[in-house]
Amino acid sequence: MNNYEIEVFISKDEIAEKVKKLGKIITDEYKNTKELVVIGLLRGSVIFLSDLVRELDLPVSIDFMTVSSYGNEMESTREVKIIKDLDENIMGKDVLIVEDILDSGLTLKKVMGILESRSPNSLKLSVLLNKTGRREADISPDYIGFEFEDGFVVGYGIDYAQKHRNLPYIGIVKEVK
Ligand SMILES: O=P(O)(O)OC[C@H]1O[C@H](OP(=O)(O)OP(=O)(O)O)[C@H](O)[C@@H]1O
Ligand SMILES: Nc1nc2[nH]cnc2c(=O)[nH]1
Ligand SMILES: [Mg+2]
Repeated sequence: MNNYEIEVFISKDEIAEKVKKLGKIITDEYKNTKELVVIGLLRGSVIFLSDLVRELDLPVSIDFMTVSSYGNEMESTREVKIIKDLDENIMGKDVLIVEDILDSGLTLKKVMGILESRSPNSLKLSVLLNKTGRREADISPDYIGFEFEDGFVVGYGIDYAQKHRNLPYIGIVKEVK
């Protein structure tokens, strides 16, 4: 897309309010856990993860995996590449994946399959955005920030061709003809 503009879709304040709420719910659910391992998928999840973990009143450790499937396009390449694995072993641990957006589901299907095979004590999924309109893999997040059907979003960690990750709000990309 050569010319486009970005319309505000979810404001900075709405995001902050939702992240606080999710933080309370997750804190409550894991209150008896010795250590919660929060796993972020680089790069899209970094901003959501860094805000969410500060709303968790729990002993937390953080680890990252780098996966990429979109390249610079708006459609998934369908090839989910694991570029960097976790640094720590998750066997027997309570693990929460924190992800920016669930769209086709191909990324999370691959990642959850890999993590499940390492025998964590529990594995749950928190997504800020659940985009339902082009789902291909059956993934049911345990914690969801916002749900919508369609539209290419950017901001709050999410890029279009590596740009716009630093927008403080979530915007929708609109083509300008
Ligand atoms: O459900 P899916 O259709 O698989 O799409 C979701 C994934 O796509 C984006 O990552 P991307 O591959 O663009 O890499 P990034 O996290 O570095 O932006 C986003 O951050 C999710 O990880
Ligand atoms: N920027 C962006 N990346 C995505 N990756 C998967 N879905 C999306 C989306 O709606 N926007
Ligand atoms: Mg990603």
